[in-house]
Amino acid sequence: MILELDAGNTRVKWRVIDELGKRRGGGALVSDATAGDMLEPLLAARNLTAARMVSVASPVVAQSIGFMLQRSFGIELRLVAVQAECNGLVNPYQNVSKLGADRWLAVLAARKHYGDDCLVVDCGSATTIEMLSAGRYLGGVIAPGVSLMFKALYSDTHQVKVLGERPQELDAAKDTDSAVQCGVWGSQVGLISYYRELLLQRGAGVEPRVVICGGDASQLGGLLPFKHAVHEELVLDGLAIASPIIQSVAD
Ligand SMILES: Nc1ncnc2c1ncn2[C@@H]1O[C@H](COP(=O)(O)OP(=O)(O)O)[C@@H](O)[C@H]1O
Ligand SMILES: CC(C)(COP(=O)(O)O)[C@@H](O)C(=O)NCCC(=O)O
Ligand SMILES: [K+]
Repeated sequence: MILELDAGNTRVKWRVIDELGKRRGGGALVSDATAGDMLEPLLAARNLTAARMVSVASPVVAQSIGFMLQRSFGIELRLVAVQAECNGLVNPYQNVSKLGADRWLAVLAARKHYGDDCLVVDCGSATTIEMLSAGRYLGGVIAPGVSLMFKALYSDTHQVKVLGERPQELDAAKDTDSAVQCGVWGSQVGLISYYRELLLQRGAGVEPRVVICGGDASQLGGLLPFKHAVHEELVLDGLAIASPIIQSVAD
């Protein structure tokens, strides 16, 4: 059994797959130094033989999981890092190591599952949007995610103390709660729509597949006015593709 982990800034998503790649369970944990302790009882009796992880969170998260796996299962946690190139996909960053490894894996997995023209959206702590056109990774954008947008207004305004809820539809609002909800969710929809249009132009009219992952993917998907696929474990799927594993937390 292989343990796969995707540590974002809010949560660690994990799953166990068998040697044939079939999913045998998984879940999510809070992304902090307690992650290893939280995970340990969930892995008992799973007969783990390997573990690989992508992390954009604080190194303490990978350390806590790495130490636990070494101590309790005798397994070395291997961290998958971003690459300059993989399977013909070229990292577009000037400094390739600065691209978030989760973004890289999401694009690799999207290309495998959905083809060469994709808009890849990850709605997590941050909302990231990647543009893939004719198999070329053009780059992407980073914006605050839904929860961060709510938190920013909550903490830095006096009269706007609103959290949570997604509106049924995006319309002109007549109370503060709805105004914030439509503004926050609408800005995400607007951003994604803008980059979908841009990708359509860049691809000379080829309709891109829109693929969404991340904790807010299904909620956000419900507001998008175009066809899309919600693919919850897109980043985890990328681990097996990028799998040349180049760094260990023990290093
Ligand atoms: N059970 C949950 N715990 C925390 N956040 C959740 C949960 N379910 C949905 N969310 C939403 O998902 C977001 C985190 O998504 P996720 O993809 O896990 O982010 P990250 O990869 O940055 O850790 C949160 O900001 C929140 O809006
Ligand atoms: C953009 C991110 C913060 C997204 O993280 P997440 O929302 O998954 O927690 C992460 O991919 C990151 O730290 N990237 C490094 C900067 C970059 O990609 O340019
Ligand atoms: K993200």
